Amino acid sequence: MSPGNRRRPPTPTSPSGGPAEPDAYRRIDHEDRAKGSAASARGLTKWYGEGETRVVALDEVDVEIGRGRFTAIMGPSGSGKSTLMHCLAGLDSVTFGHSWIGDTEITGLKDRDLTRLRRDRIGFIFQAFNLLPTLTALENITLPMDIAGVKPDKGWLDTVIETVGLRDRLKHRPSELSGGQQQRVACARALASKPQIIFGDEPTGNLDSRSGAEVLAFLRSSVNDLGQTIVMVTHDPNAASYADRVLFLADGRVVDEMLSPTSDTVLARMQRFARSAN
Ligand SMILES: Nc1ncnc2c1ncn2[C@@H]1O[C@H](COP(=O)(O)OP(=O)(O)OP(=O)(O)O)[C@@H](O)[C@H]1O
Repeated sequence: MSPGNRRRPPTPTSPSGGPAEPDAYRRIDHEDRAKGSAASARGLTKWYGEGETRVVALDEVDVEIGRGRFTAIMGPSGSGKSTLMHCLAGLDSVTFGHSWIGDTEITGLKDRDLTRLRRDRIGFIFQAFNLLPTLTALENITLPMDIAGVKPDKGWLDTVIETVGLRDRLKHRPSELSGGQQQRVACARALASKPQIIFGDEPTGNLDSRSGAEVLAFLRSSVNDLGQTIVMVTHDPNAASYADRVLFLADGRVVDEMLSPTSDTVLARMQRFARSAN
């Protein structure tokens, strides 16, 4: 049976408990960001479909994402990488289990509170840059805050723009920028509101290797220099080598992890998994 298509009978586990107090996260001391987990999950389970066609995309995953760390999620196609990211980020509902952003349990939050939590505390970078073509680079960077009616912190914005290395391109529209520059604008947009955590789903998947390296170097420096927490789904051992830690998924479970990865060690581990799956 192919990965992710395993079926199993319903378990008696109950869905997540009651919703966390909606405004609880506002009271979390931001000094605390240096400690504990930026995101975590316990028994995270995601089924798609029902009965005979049920797909178990995540199978009781326990995970901790360290603050101020760059974590890569790897695994074969269909192993559940995107589903894990989406469930951790509150973009998708879970079937069973619990997940937290910082100290706030997001499983069980009402839609409105979840939307606000995503807006206030999470940044996203997707494979498609998702920039608005009629806006300049700077306008794209500040758009989410403009929509939320939040005034950007000028000092922070300046730091992000410096780190992203696009100061001389801020008045350009996306069509006047290279793919790598567009993705760096998308990275700056994700960072601008000081999110507690950034989730990237194959952020370099659409880029040539040089542009991909630019974006990865930027993500790395945002962790080193700005203390950002990043979780990135990738297929690419070289991209994973920019991370502090790699989580390996197979069949909807975390099956291994690696600290201080290099392209060669990640590739060797992936090859070993592929051999043992055959
Ligand atoms: N909306 C959906 N409906 C039904 N099944 C789904 C849905 N989304 C994902 N799946 C299934 O869940 C499993 C995990 O999918 P997921 O996209 O998380 O894997 P992945 O590791 O990110 O794969 P890839 O590397 O190919 O993007 C797969 O078997 C997939 O077919």
